[in-house]
Amino acid sequence: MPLADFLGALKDNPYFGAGFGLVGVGTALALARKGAQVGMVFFRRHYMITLEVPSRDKSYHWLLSWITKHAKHTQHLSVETSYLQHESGRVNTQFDFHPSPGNHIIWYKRKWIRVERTREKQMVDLHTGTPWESVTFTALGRDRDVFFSILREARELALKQEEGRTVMYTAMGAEWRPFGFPRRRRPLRSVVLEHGIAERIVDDVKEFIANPKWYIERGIPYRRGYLLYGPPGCGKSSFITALAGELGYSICLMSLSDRSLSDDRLNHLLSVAPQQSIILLEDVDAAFISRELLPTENPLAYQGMGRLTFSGLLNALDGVASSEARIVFMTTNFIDRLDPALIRPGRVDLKQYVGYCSRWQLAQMYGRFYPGEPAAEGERFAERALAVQPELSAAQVQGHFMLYKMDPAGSIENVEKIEH
Ligand SMILES: Nc1ncnc2c1ncn2[C@@H]1O[C@H](COP(=O)(O)OP(=O)(O)OP(=O)(O)O)[C@@H](O)[C@H]1O
Repeated sequence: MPLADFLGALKDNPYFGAGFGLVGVGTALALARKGAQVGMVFFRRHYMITLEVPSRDKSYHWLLSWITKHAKHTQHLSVETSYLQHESGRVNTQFDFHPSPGNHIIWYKRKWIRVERTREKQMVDLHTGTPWESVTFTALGRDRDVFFSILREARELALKQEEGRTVMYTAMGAEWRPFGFPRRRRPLRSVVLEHGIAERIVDDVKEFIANPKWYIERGIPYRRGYLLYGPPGCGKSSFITALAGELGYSICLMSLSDRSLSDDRLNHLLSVAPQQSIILLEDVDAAFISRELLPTENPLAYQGMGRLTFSGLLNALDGVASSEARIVFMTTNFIDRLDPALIRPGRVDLKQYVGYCSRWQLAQMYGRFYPGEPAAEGERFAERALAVQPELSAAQVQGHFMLYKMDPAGSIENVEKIEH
């Protein structure tokens, strides 16, 4: 019997007919489900808009804070603990709540937005050891503006939270990560350099930032290099930190003697440094010494301590260019140990010696530390201090004042006790 006839006969059979009826309902249900799925896909594709933000994206943490602010009624939170350091050195612990993994619904600009935070169990960020995460925003409609608006708000919120602080970044693998306690901005006037030096550098940097057109019109890469050199403890790093605060910039701190630093990595890091940041290469002399000082003519000997080569460093510095103002600061205690190629104009445009305290500086420091004291006392301190030790670093002087916090006269009487 042909198969069709056989099925027909079964259908007419009173025992099997009902079964066929059920099969019919089952098929109809399956079809309806399939139809609904297709309909859903169609609906999602045409009437819903989604935005996925992975945790490696810069905006990820901003968005978490934004979600916390807007998902006020969510009861599923996770905590992130951070520390905040005051100028006095006191550390405050701060707890930030973030939406926990799962779904959250937010009412925003007359739209319901579903936010899904997902955490990968299998995949871990090798640099931080934290699991990969992402947040996905889903909204009805096709209007992308809602996402732009969320991103903009999240960024503004983050900037507001950073206001008054200087963010320090350090290189982790192929990217920059904020590290340490967020620092309260150090006021420029708290770093006392020799008369006119701070103004010279601040004016130069500000002028540079304000004139991108000048560089573009001349086809000159929009970057500027600075070298501060001089004995330890005279304020090179403190000044750069205060300058970053003055400009509202962050600092990307990098050690060239890091053994894991290769030419490619340095090149990459310099090109992906966060916007509005100063790249600070401290103690550049520690990584490379001048070819002229090497005992051998073998060029292979002129390698850095790690996998970074000198030519790799020069290339990376030359390659630093972007539409953003790119500011590189280098510091050293030994300028004569640096290869002239490293500090030629174009790589270093402004060199500044930051040396031991002058008489003027000492009097200024005294006045800042003991604001109620007459100016003549500052002069007296400066004169006596220089008579005892002509080469005093600001760090030594500051340390001395700290011992006589409440005793300005004592700091003058005991000037010979300033620590070497
Ligand atoms: N000119 C200055 N005015 C006020 N404080 C200063 C000054 N110079 C140094 N200090 C204080 O001394 C300490 C060390 O200073 P800093 O690290 O800036 O010196 P540096 O020149 O960068 O030293 P190094 O060459 O060892 O890196 C800081 O705590 C800083 O507050």
